[in-house]
Amino acid sequence: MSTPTRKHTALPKAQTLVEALPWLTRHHGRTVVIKFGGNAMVDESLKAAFAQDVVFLRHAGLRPVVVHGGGPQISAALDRHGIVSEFKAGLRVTTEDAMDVVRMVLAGQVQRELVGLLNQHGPLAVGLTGEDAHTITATRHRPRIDGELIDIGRVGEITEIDTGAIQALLADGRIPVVSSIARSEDDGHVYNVNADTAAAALAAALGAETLMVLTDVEGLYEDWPHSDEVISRLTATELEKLLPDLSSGMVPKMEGCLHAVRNGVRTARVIDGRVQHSILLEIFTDEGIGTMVVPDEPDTPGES
Ligand SMILES: Nc1ncnc2c1ncn2[C@@H]1O[C@H](COP(=O)(O)OP(=O)(O)O)[C@@H](O)[C@H]1O
Ligand SMILES: CC(=O)N[C@@H](CCC(=O)OP(=O)(O)O)C(=O)O
Repeated sequence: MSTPTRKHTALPKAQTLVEALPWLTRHHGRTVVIKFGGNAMVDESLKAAFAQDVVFLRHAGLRPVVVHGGGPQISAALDRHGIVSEFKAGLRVTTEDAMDVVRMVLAGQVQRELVGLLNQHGPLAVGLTGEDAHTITATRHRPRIDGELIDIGRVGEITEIDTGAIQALLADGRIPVVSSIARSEDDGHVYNVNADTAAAALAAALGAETLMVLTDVEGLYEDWPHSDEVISRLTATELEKLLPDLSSGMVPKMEGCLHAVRNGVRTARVIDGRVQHSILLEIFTDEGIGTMVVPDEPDTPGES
């Protein structure tokens, strides 16, 4: 006699979980560095959904590390202090006074808020800046514009990463939340570092599986601002060729992705942080959403 089978209403949910199994198996125990951009952080419900996704990854057996930005929040605070925001080569010109505000906003406001949202789900998140335990060390960055080296103040170029504190937190099951401020190797003070650059350097130094950069566009547009055709996948060499034509905020993002995949990170992705649960969507969509950068294919035997 055959056993009657009951129709369980929760079956689609079980199927959804099972669909995620290959991704979760592949990523189990792996480190994922997630950069949350300031422009994607302006909506309360998006921030709460971001925290849920990160905690989900942690409970699913991954080791997420969050690096956050805060460009718009810094600009608003500088404005309140009567300091005009100016960007050169995509980086904020940071005077000594502005540096105090940058540090206050990133470490005292944005980071605290993210730590609070993550910790609504348990004692998981611990905030730190690159200053802590020498996590990020930098020297004064002088970008070149039209062939000339220019001074943009207290903006740092990363010279060294010490992953000790982050590794200890990960080993303890915590979620590190890192603000992009570096200790200075030139003097006793600190430097302002672009958060995409910091996330990429940390991903490489941690030997992360994936770098996910959440921003306020769908990905890398092929012909921005004239079309909204997103490049879904490109290799390191293909990206390198595109870099000179990129503008504004995309420059540090894509340079960061290139650095990551050239230094051991398996994939670097730019995804739309304005979409609710964009991190989980990455898991449940085979091809992923946004733009994925992969290392160059190793030479096939017989090919030059
Ligand atoms: N090729 C491109 N594709 C997509 N966005 C681009 C491109 N070139 C420049 N951008 C600009 O880069 C911005 C994202 O960088 P940014 O403002 O620094 O974001 P975040 O705060 O997330 O770091 C987009 O909103 C867009 O205006
Ligand atoms: C040197 C430099 O430009 N630092 C950035 C740091 C914050 C950041 O990168 O925030 P987003 O990721 O939101 O752009 C700044 O001062 O705006």
